[in-house]
Amino acid sequence: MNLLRLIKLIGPARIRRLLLAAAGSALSSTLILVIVNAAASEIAEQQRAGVNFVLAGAFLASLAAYMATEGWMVTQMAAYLEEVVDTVRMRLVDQVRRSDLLKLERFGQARLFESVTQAGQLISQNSEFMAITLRSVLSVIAVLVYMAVLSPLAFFVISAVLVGGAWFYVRLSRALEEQQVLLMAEEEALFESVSDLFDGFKEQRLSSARSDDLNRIFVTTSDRTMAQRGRVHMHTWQQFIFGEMVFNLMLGILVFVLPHYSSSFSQQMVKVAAAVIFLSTPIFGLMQSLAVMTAADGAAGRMLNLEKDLAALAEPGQDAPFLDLPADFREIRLDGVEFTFPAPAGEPAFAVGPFDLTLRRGEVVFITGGNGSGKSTFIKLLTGLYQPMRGRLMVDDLAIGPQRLDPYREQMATVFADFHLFARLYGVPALDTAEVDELMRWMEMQRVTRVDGDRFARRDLSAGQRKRLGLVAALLEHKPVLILDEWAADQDPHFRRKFYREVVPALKERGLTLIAVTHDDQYFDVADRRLHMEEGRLREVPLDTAWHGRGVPA
Ligand SMILES: Nc1ncnc2c1ncn2[C@@H]1O[C@H](COP(=O)(O)OP(=O)(O)OP(=O)(O)O)[C@@H](O)[C@H]1O
Repeated sequence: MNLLRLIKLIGPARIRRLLLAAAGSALSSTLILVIVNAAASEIAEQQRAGVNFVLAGAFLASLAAYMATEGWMVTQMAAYLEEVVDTVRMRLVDQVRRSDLLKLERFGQARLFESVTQAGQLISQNSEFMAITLRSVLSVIAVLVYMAVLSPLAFFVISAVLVGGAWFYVRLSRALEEQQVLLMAEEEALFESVSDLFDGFKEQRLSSARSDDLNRIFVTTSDRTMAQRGRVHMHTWQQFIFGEMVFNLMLGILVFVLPHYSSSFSQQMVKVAAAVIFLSTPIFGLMQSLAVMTAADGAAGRMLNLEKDLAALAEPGQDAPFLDLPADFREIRLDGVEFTFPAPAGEPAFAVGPFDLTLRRGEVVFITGGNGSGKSTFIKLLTGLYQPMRGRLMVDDLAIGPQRLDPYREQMATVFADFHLFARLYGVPALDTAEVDELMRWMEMQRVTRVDGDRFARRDLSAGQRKRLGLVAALLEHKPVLILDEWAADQDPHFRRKFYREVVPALKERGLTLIAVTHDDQYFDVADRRLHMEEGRLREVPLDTAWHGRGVPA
């Protein structure tokens, strides 16, 4: 069971304490039954006229012990599990942080997201049920021991009915699980059509045919989900009713069958019947918590298995100590760098390179090329985010192996084509407010938003404005190399001009090495060099070569 794997992480000492508390709770609740039975038989046999204060005192003491141990166990179990879930979640996030980009891209986000957010939540929310399960199992054992003392015959018969009932109950649970899996698939399809509606709201509003089609799919999916949910309800109730039936069956056996097989049983019948009724609390508790825990068990499995799968995404050589790079390096060189995307069998794979190229410090280099020619792939190789399959990256005379990869990446600030505007200015420890204000004014963003502490006050901005904030954040990093992927594509003509005629020259003036992917041929003269990409190959072209966005420059 996955939950047991998770609980093991709590540690042996804490597990021992939890088991002790659960045993205390189960024992004290069984003592309540024993005391009530003893007091009841005293009254039935008219041995005492008044209250038996010893039994009443023992009753109150057991009640207090039960409340104390149960309360402690449930809260501690919740706290320990919260800690364990938190630890696993932190380990997952840490593994993601240090993953290889290409492997992570292929792995996809959905599983990561679910495990880091929802799965952990599901386990935390159900922690009290795990405590209830533990206590219930021990309570059932304690009551059965008490029953064995009262009547060995009743003990064997009731135990046999319980074992048979549990076996059949587990089979019903499996059937229920299968139905729940089918329900999840239906709900996913329903979710997809709802998100289609929200994400494509504008498009469906503009076309009644599209809107009707979308609605038709939604109605069909919704009907199927409703029918499947009905089947899940039916199985849930079958299971519940079966549980009740087993209970009533046990009472029936006690009253109608056992007296015929043992003459002495009749004297103990009332006490045994009370014990069976008393069993209902832990057994129904178990039934209820097992139903909930199936989902929590699945969530624990997903979290723990993800850890193993993420280990395969790790970038090699991350554990070795880093080797520094000289702060005053003169050039970055690509020596025969080649890279091919993995492709399914029979499918053509996209390959880039070999790249043999030197980028000198302080240069402004523009990279041009058609859609899909490999510019972004080249940028990922240049930034060390993709690893060359052949050839190597060099900084001056130093090869960038695994131990220099992180220090190498540290040299670069980027605004990718699909860049993410972070909620905070992460990685900029001491913000110079004068510099921030100056950059915001330079990007003409001072009237749109401001930097509040270490975050932009607003992020609900247009694509061009977000890119400007991305550039502010990149410049605040003070890295020697700035890489921009189609940064100016979202800018209006005024700011595009300002970017090429004012910002780029000023950045060059500051000594920054600027590598920019661009299609803006009227500003090519701003660059020191221009490299053109075609079908994964780069070649240097003169700056005055015209290019109109298609094919080889003329
Ligand atoms: N993660 C990936 N897995 C497989 N193939 C990929 C992946 N990313 C890109 N490709 C393929 O690599 C090729 C080049 O993509 P790339 O994004 O480098 O082009 P680009 O020149 O930047 O294009 P654009 O100007 O449209 O942004 C494309 O044919 C694309 O299908």
